[in-house]
Amino acid sequence: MTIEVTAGEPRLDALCVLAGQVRELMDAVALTDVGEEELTAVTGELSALTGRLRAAARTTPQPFEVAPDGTLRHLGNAVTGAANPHALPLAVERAPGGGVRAELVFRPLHEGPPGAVHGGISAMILDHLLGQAVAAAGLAGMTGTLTVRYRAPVPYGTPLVATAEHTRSEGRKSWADGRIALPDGTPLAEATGLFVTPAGWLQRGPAGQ
Ligand SMILES: CCCCCCCCCC(=O)SCCNC(=O)CCNC(=O)[C@H](O)C(C)(C)COP(=O)(O)OP(=O)(O)OC[C@H]1O[C@@H](n2cnc3c(N)ncnc32)[C@H](O)[C@@H]1OP(=O)(O)O
Repeated sequence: MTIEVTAGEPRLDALCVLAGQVRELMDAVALTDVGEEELTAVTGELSALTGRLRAAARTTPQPFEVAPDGTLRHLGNAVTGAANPHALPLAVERAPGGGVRAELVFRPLHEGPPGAVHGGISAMILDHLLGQAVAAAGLAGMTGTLTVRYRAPVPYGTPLVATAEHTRSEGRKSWADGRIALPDGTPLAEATGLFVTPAGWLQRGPAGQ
């Protein structure tokens, strides 16, 4: 299962490109040292651009859906959504040995403690990856509990690998383990989580189909 990072439809592709540009903007805002006058000028231009986008607006993000080729697509997702400026976006794929994996590089705007990634950001990535590991096993669910052990500061600006695998299930409850690690496998943050499949999803699936 791969969450697509492009939409495959011209308007949605354009939206994903826009979201990517907004990510660049967010990085620039987090790191800029330009003077007050320039900050005020840029704020004015951005206010005008915000108004243009709101000329035709949805009330909810791009939906969770099953694409024509059967892959899950959630362009509005906060972790994987290519149309969501908040998302890295994380491109999750099936791991060769089972489970799921994603390569990622955090950015300075993800900072929590000085020089390292905020623990809540790491937990969000792990929550999602564990959830996808459970979904990849055919048992999609909502997070019931998530426990994270922070073993070492997670750096930004350097390639990392996140992996997760479904470990067991009992009825509608499924468990998964995962970690964010250096490319050599050294774990930085490890997580275990319990996911509960809502009863309604057993009949209709998570996208309501
Ligand atoms: C599809 C693709 C997915 C892609 C990855 C997405 C990853 C992102 C995951 C998320 O971030 S989800 C958002 C965060 N989680 C939530 O918002 C969940 C909010 N809670 C709920 O919606 C419900 O409480 C929940 C679906 C988790 C459970 O409601 P149910 O009404 O189905 O549970 P029920 O009360 O029937 O209990 C069923 C079993 O689960 C257990 N359980 C329920 N909630 C639990 C919980 N929170 N912790 C531990 N166990 C829990 C409960 O004890 C019971 O165990 P037993 O069968 O052994 O008796």
